[in-house]
Amino acid sequence: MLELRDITAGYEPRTPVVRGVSLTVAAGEAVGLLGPSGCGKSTLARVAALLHRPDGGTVTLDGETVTGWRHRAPRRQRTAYGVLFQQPRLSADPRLRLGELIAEPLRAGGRRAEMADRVGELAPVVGLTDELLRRRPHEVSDGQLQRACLARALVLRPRWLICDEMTAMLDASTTAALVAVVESYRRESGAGLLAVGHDRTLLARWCDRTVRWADLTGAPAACAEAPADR
Ligand SMILES: Nc1ncnc2c1ncn2[C@@H]1O[C@H](COP(=O)(O)OP(=O)(O)OP(=O)(O)O)[C@@H](O)[C@H]1O
Repeated sequence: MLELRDITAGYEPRTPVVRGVSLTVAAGEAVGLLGPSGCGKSTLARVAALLHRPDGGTVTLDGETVTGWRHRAPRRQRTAYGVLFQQPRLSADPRLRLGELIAEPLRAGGRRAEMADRVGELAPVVGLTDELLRRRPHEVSDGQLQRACLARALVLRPRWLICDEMTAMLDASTTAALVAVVESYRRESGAGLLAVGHDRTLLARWCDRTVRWADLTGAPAACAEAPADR
């Protein structure tokens, strides 16, 4: 279970962007988080992925209360997650070839011997050819780079996936392909998913349930009344 309880978080202590939000994702469950731009969904997702330390509240991961975020989180907690963001270029080291990018979490964990096999397994799953694996980020499209980022998110076989608008920059067919990869991984692994987005139809199709930001927060009117997200 991934449990966020009474989370307050933001970038300046006196003006938090997330205030007192609670959200639980059961093991193996897929939960969509729907809400208008700028309300704090990504911030909450980053707290859930242990990438942003909250100012208040608790995160419990598989029964263990989280006490450290980012590099201070124990390795077993960090590696429990696969995380995917909206803009692959912001999370991809431009110096790495796509094959190296996918293998990076294994390399960082000292598991070099597994790198070639695991990249060889995942590349066809996400639709990357050997030729694309040899290119660097500036030599591929956003969709191709996001395919590599998805493979990187899956490379350690995470128990939890946090997908923050992972398809927002993609066309319909790439979106369908990447969602299918995530669904198939979840079917075979039983991983839980928190998917953040604006697209109610996609989240409804993809997730077991969808929660609206306004329902989590009793959000201020500017957020709660955005028509596209209701
Ligand atoms: N690194 C940062 N430093 C300062 N403020 C930030 C930072 N990141 C986000 N914010 C602000 O925090 C608020 C919430 O941002 P967040 O990205 O969590 O919203 P969101 O709901 O995910 O939006 P979107 O749907 O547009 O991605 C916004 O007002 C944003 O400007």
